[in-house]
Amino acid sequence: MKLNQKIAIVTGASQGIGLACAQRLVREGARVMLVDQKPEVEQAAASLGDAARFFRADVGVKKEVDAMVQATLDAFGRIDILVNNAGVTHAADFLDLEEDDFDRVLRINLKSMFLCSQAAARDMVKRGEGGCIINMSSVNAELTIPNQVPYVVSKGGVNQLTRVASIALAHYGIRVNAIGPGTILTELAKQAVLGSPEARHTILSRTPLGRCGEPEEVASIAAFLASDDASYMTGQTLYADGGRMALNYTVPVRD
Ligand SMILES: NC(=O)C1=CN([C@@H]2O[C@H](COP(=O)(O)OP(=O)(O)OC[C@H]3O[C@@H](n4cnc5c(N)ncnc54)[C@H](OP(=O)(O)O)[C@@H]3O)[C@@H](O)[C@H]2O)C=CC1
Ligand SMILES: C[C@H](O)[C@@H]1OC(=O)[C@H](O)[C@@H]1O
Repeated sequence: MKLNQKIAIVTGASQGIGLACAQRLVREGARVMLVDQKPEVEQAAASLGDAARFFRADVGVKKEVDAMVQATLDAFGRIDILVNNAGVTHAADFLDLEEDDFDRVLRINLKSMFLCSQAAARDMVKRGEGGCIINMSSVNAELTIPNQVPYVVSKGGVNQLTRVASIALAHYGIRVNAIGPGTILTELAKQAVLGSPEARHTILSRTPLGRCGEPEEVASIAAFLASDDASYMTGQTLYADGGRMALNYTVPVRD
């Protein structure tokens, strides 16, 4: 139990990677505030028992982020760990992409992580006992999907936000790292890139381990980064993508 009595916030925690992170942090002894914009977050928290609470918020809105932090302090008295996980995508060709769709993805995927990090870090600094922030980036911070412009742009920004926040907060003992998953079997990926056998084949043909990842395989990295086992790590993005996709190289797909 590496996180005994630590208090964590996990955003986008109703499902997918966020729920897997909340489940793993609870297993490691943490108490967790599950945050999501939709009502299913209540059921997700209930499934984790007394170690979990829930709060509904759009994490791209400062007023709601501030309320989320206050609700966590009211419920648990402190914040030790923040997992910035909430994210969305929007598919459109570059020439057709609407400004509002670009703005929405950047607000949710990038600005939210700044807002949540700033609000949580202010409490951590006040308490003077350090803390840990984990941002959910993506392999697409470095690779690209042509019809997912705001998504790949937002994830590149997440890597830089991770670096700049790690420098700004190091003095206070607050570590800031990111995780860059590859294609993980969740609703987001099923809608965005696994919608057809051809799309799945394309992704697997450039994934040396030959399979998509499971949310739990990302959650285990979050548990590591949140623990003292990562006490000398900050400003880093750890990729869990089944192997780095090499140009002009494919692997036999094992169906
Ligand atoms: N799955 C994958 O292949 C990969 C995912 N990632 C990243 O991992 C993170 C989680 O992805 P994944 O679990 O797949 O996604 P899911 O869509 O399965 O889960 C994301 C959750 O976040 C919620 N959410 C969306 N917008 C907001 C908001 N403004 N405020 C609060 N909650 C919100 C979603 O609600 P709603 O359903 O209403 O949108 C949903 O419950 C994302 O940041 C994603 O970019 C990175 C690499 C790979
Ligand atoms: C939405 C993306 O397409 C999805 O999330 C990621 O970052 C993965 O690379 C998947 O492609």
